[in-house]
Amino acid sequence: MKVYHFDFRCYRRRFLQPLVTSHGMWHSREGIIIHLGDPRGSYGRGEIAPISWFGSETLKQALDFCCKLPREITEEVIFSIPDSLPACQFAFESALSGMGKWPVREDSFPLFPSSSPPDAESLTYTGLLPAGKAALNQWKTLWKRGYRTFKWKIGVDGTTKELEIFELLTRSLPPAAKLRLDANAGLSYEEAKFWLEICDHVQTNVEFIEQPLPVQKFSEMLELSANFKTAIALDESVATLTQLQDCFEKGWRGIFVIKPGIAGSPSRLRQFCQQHKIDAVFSSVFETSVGRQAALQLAAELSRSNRSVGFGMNNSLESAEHSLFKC
Ligand SMILES: O=C(O)CCC(=O)c1ccccc1C(=O)O
Ligand SMILES: [Mg+2]
Repeated sequence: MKVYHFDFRCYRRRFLQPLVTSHGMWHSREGIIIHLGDPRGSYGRGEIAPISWFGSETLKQALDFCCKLPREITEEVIFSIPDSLPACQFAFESALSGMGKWPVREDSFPLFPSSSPPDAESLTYTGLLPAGKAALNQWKTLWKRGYRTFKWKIGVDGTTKELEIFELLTRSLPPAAKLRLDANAGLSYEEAKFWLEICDHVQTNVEFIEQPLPVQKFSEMLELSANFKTAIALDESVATLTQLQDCFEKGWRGIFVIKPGIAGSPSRLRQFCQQHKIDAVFSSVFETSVGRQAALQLAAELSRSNRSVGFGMNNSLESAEHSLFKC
């Protein structure tokens, strides 16, 4: 049985602009970078980047887990991390599968790579627009950088105001553009119907509305998905693999947003996606380059060719310096 030396560090980095969603404002990203090393000097790294308001464990739960682990661990330990710690499952498994793929270095705990590997070329990326009317200018900048699909947060302000902006936005977007609307569970049933109705009749290609209703309103979303042309993508409802399996069993055959960073075991996620051939859209959890690389690798394997991935906001993070500290 192989034994790995385990170590970890915390990080915290501020968003250049706070992220505004229907859940409120999000100012900084905190997480844990883990390190597994073997006696030959090979090592692998992984990232624990929880979002507890979205359905993963809290950072404190993840930290407690790391603090209680011994410094020498086996694969058995990694594959028995409980489903209640999905962000930890992702980090440890991806560190294990990345073993030996990193250059051997002297120091046992290297900092973030000075140059991160290029993002997977086989993928296309969705650009994340800021909430509110800032989106009206921002899409042009993203368009110039090559983005053709945009994601805009709704359910943040009043429906009337958002519909006004939506109208301006859809009138200015070129015909080749696609738009995703992310309500982050912030709409009422009536508002969701209203948005779907409008999207069904607008010129712009609205690819889908993401998580219009709260997680408990599964049957309503199932019904809405049957009654409108505009597709619905579940996101908060399928934050973890356990939830994803549950929604699939309950009959969801629409789009599933998958955030590998909090979904849980990547090997079980891969198996589920391949077995059921689900329509998956992969998305970031605003992780650092460590988690991003592992998540994009899964996305490249499992995305359908017509679905761009939601990893568009990397440059809104203060990315140059994110120090690691003992926690
Ligand atoms: O990185 C991206 O472009 C999209 C990621 C995104 O929107 C998101 C990131 C973290 C938490 C929740 C969400 C969401 O989709 O609601
Ligand atoms: Mg979402």
